[in-house]
Amino acid sequence: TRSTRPQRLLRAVQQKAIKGDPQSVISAIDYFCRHSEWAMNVGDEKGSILDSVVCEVCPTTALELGTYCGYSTVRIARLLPPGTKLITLEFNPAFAAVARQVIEYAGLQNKVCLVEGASGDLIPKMCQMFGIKTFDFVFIDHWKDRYLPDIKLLEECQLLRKGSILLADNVICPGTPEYLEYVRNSPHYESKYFKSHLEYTKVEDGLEKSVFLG
Ligand SMILES: O=C(NC/C=C/[C@H]1OC[C@H](O)[C@@H]1O)c1cc([N+](=O)[O-])cc(O)c1O
Ligand SMILES: [Mg+2]
Repeated sequence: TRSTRPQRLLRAVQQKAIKGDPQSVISAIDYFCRHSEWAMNVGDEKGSILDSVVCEVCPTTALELGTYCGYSTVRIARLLPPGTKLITLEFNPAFAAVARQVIEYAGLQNKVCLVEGASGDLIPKMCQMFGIKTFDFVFIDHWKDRYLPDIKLLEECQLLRKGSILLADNVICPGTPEYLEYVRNSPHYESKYFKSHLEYTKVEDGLEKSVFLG
């Protein structure tokens, strides 16, 4: 049977990137998506904004919702100091299988914990599974209709603290209107929009950075 797009993306990494070199894995995926097949990675333009926020926050605990092929997982994990862990949640087993290989190819498997399952089921288990009290940083890039319910769940599970940073992809395209309305109007968040473009295109999109105020 025909290979899947994530499998072809992984093959491009294995053929073009240097094992153990995260930047070459990132570049190989961006090249594949620009010149062979578009894929829903956060991409290089929004990825640079992601990098700058991660460097500013210097998180000791970080969570990613929606791993897909592991592109943003590699972007985040490559910036984390030793001893810190990025937990990434992925619902789709086929995506998770590819992501594990991409993360390993980048040599970042010791900084990443990929958990397969639905974010709505896994978020309440973060404390018991990892002993995590609160997350310093959360990158949100999974199903767009799950953004709002899942941050409300993070609040309910007391997994956010004063100063926790949420960074959400695709707030314009495909769009997350209910999420945007909530973080921009809630007294519990201070929100800021970073205008950019949908990965590998000229279509407008952007990232919303929201600080939890407690
Ligand atoms: O659906 C998107 N992301 C959510 C991914 C959903 C699927 O991957 C993770 C989840 O388990 C599900 O199987 C998306 C879609 C577009 N797009 O242009 O359609 C662009 C993006 O950056 C996106 O993150
Ligand atoms: Mg996205």
